[in-house]
Amino acid sequence: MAQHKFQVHLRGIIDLLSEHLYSGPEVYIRELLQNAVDAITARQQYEPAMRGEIVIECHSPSTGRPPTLSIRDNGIGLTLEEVHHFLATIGRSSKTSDNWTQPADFLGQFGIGILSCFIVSEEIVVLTRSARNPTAAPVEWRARADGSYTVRELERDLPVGTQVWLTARQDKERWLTAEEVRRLVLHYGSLLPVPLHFHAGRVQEILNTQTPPWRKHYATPAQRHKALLAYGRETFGISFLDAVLLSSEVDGLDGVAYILPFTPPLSARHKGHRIYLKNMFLSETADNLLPEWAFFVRVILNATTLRPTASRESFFEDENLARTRTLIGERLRRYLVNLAEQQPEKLEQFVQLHHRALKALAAEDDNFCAMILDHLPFETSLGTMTFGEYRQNYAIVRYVADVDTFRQLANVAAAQNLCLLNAGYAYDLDLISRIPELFPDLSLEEINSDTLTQEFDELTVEEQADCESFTLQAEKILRPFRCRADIKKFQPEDLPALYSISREGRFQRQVEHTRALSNTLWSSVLDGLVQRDIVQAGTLCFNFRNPLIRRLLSLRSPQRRQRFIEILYVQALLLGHHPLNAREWQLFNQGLLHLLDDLLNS
Ligand SMILES: Nc1ncnc2c1ncn2[C@@H]1O[C@H](COP(=O)(O)OP(=O)(O)OP(=O)(O)O)[C@@H](O)[C@H]1O
Repeated sequence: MAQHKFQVHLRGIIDLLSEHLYSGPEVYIRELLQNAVDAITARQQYEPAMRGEIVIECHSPSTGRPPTLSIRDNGIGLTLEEVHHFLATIGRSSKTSDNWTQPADFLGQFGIGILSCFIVSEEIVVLTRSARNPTAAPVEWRARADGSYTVRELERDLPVGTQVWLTARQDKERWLTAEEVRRLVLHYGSLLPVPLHFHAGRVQEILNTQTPPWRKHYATPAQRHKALLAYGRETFGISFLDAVLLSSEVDGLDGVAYILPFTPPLSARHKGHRIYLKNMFLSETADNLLPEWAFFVRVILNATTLRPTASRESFFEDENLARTRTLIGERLRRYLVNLAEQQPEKLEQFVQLHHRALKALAAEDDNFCAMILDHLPFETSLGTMTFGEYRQNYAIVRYVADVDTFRQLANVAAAQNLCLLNAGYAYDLDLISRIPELFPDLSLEEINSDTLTQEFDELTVEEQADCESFTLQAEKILRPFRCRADIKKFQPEDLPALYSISREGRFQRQVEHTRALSNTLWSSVLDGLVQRDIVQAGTLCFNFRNPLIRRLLSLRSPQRRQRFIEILYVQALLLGHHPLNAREWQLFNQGLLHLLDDLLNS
C-alpha cells in the first residue's frame, strides 16, 4: 500500500497561530528577539568570552513602498543543512537536549516562533553564516507564506550570525514603522542582557541601557526604595504606596512587587503586571503566578525556571510554578508582618485600601489571622469598627451570618444599643469562626431574627387583653401570607412593626419568588424545593411602644384597621429587603389607593 506524508497548508497554520495562539501581530518582534538571544547564548557555549549584540534596523522608503525591518545577531548562525532541518521544518527546534547539554538556557523550544513573522510579512528572508562551521558558505533562505521556500549558498562573505529581513504586508505596515518597532523592542526586550542597537534613518541608539533598580546596589535601603518607587512610577504610571523587593538569589526570584495606592476593581485583579521569562517580556497577566489573595500588588518579575506555554503568554502549572507562588506569597506576608510591627500608620493606610485582600490571606493563614485580626474592619450595627475596637468594648461577639438578615436587624439592634457584627461578606464568617481559638475569653453568639425578637419586652396581662382583638384580626389577615402576628415592646420606638423570618423560611420565600418569575422547566425544578410543611414562615411583630400602633389599637373600624395591617405588613417586608410576591404587591397597591381615597374624603 502506498505511504503518503501529511501535507501542511501553511497559510492555515499561520491563521491558527495568529487568531488563537498569539495575542496580536506584535509578537513577531518577541519571536525574532528571542531567536537572536538564543543564537548568542548558543555561540557563547563555544566561545564564552564572545560579546553578543543585536541590531534592529528600520527602513521606511519614501514613496508608496512598504516599510522593511532587519534584525541582525552575531550568534551561532546556521549551515545549509541546518536551515532545511530547523528553520524550514515546522515544529522542529534546534534548542533541545539532542543538540545542547543545557537546553533550559534557551528561550525557544517549540520550533514554531518564526512563523509569527508571516502575520506581518509575506516573505521572510534569512541571511546566515555558521559560527561552528567557518568554512561553510553563507546561506540565503527565502520563505513565503504560501509554504514555498528557496535556499542557496552565497558567493559573497557575511559576518558570523544571522540577519532576518521582513517587508510589511498590505494593511500591516504600522507594525513595521520605526516608531512601533522601537516601542515593541523596548516592551519585550528592555531587561535583555544583550545590547539592543536601534537604527532608523539617522537615529542610532542602544535601547536597553538602564539596569533596573532591583538589580543595582545602593548605599542605603532608603535610596534603593526611592529608586524602586521611581521605576514603578515610570513603568506603570502609578505612584505606588510601597515597593517590596522580591529578589533573592537563594529563592531564584528576581523582581519587585508594588503596593497599589487604590483598591483594584474585581475585573482588574491579576492584570497589568510585567512578567518576564529569562529577561524577555512574557505577559501582563499573572493568573497563576501570584497567590489568590495578592490582588493588592502589581509585580515586575523575571522568572528563570518556569516553563512557558506555546503562546508564550502564561506559565505551565507545575511544581516550579507552585513553589514560586508560595515564595512570592511568603515575601508579601513577611512585608505585612513587618508593617504591623514597625510601621503601624502605614499598616492603617494599607488596611483602608486592601482589607479584602488581608481578610483573604488571614482566612487561609492562622498565624497571620492572629496578628492582623485586630486591625481588620467589620461592619456593625453601630458603624464600621476594627475587630480590636469591638473586642475592647464587648465580651460576646454577636454576629449575623448573612448580609440580608444583618440589614433587616441592624436598625433594631442599634436602637437597643446592641452591637451586631455583619459576617455576611466574603471571608468574614471564616475569620469569626477562629475567634474562640484565638481569644479564649471571648464568646461567640450567632444572632438571627428569632433570637433578636426573643429579647423584646412582653406586654403586661392588661395590655395583652387590650390588644387581643387586634392580634386576632392581624393573625387572620396574615394567615394567607403564612405569617403570624405578635405584639411586643421594642426599640426603636419609631419602627411600627418588624417582620422576622427564619433562614429556611426566607429560603422558601426566595424559591417561591424565583419560581413565579421562571419558565416552566425551572418552576418544576423549584417546585421540588418548596416545602409545603413550613406553614408559618414569618412573624410580623407590632411595636406596642410605637405611637401609630397605639392609635391603630384604638381604631374602631375593622375595615380601616385591616388596611393599616396590610400596609404595615408589606412595609415591614420592604424594610427587611424581602422580595414581594404578586399578592403582596396587590395588597400594597390596594392599601395605598384606599389611603389616598381616605385622604381625599377627609
Ligand atoms: N537568529 C537565529 N540564529 C540561528 N538560528 C536560528 C535563528 N532563528 C531561528 N533559528 C533556527 O530556527 C529554528 C526554528 O526557529 P523558531 O523561532 O521557529 O523556533 P524555536 O525558537 O526553536 O522555538 P519557539 O517556537 O519556542 O520559538 C530554531 O530552533 C533555530 O535552530
